[in-house]
Amino acid sequence: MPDNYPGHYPATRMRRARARDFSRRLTRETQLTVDDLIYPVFVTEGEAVDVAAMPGVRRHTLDGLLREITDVAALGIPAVVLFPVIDPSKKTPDAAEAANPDGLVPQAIRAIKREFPELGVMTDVALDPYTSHGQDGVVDDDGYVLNDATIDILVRQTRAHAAAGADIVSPSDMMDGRIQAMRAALEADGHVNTVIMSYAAKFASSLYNPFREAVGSAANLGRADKRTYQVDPANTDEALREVALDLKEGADMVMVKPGMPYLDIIHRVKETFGVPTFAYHVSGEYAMLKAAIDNGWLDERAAVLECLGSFKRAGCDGVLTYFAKDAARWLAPAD
Ligand SMILES: NCc1[nH]cc(CCC(=O)O)c1CC(=O)O
Ligand SMILES: [Mg+2]
Repeated sequence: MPDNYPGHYPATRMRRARARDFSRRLTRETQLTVDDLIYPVFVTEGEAVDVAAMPGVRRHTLDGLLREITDVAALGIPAVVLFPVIDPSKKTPDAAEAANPDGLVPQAIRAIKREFPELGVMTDVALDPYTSHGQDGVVDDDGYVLNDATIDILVRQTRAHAAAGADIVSPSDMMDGRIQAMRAALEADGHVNTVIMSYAAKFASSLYNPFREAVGSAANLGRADKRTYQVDPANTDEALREVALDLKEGADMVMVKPGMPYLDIIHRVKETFGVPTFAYHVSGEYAMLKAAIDNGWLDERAAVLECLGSFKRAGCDGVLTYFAKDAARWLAPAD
């Protein structure tokens, strides 16, 4: 035992501080609050429909979205992130609709900002909801996603979102160099305070399937995968290089995705860079928890708060989660 060890049994009893609620509260090292939450919402051009693999999650019409946002704002959640469900007839190989300044996402941003100017509105910069092949970029004849040609469209999409009033643009595509191009475009357009939250360390995960159903890209993607651009789940140094590059290019905040299976990455990112760090508690993680909860195998409130709390312990500043509304309700001070 090292000399500086502050005593041992019976002088040290770890259970002493745990014995009463007041001292458990005093010694708690990290805490999840409503200020840590970002709520992902799906908005559709078609009918409102529930997402089968995500009980409690809907694709909202614009009207339904505003009702949903009313709840979100009342709960004090700081920000939402928008995901579009585009009419299949508008999907093309080049995802042209992604850059439409009057498309679904710009319309949704304007509608939200009109009624809730204080709420943070974040958008997903990526082409997969708009491509006929379901990839996050334009592809060559072999189906390979082309980096630089994709960036051109991402930049136009970024400009459309910022012009509509997005507070945070959040590229989830994993092309190399996109942050630099987006930052330059935002500066050129005078959007100097538009935040870039980069999906810097985004892994080629199997846990996105319910999301792909939700935005309607699953069928387009078919049996193809995203391993030529998303990071191999086996890698950790590579994830750190991705973060370093995005910060150098002008990202304000970085994200690790998925969440709980990647707490080690979150921890390394926060320790290494000390920048605002977020995690995406993704659709598959939500589906796993919900399935167990709905079977009565887990207690919802306890399990969800413990899982979300793990992000804070790992070093996150906040978390994108489909549980944000529930968590905000549970964390609200009793009145
Ligand atoms: N640009 C795509 C995108 N943006 C957010 C998610 C997943 C989010 C979730 O699973 O909840 C994905 C899916 C993917 O990369 O295939
Ligand atoms: Mg990168």
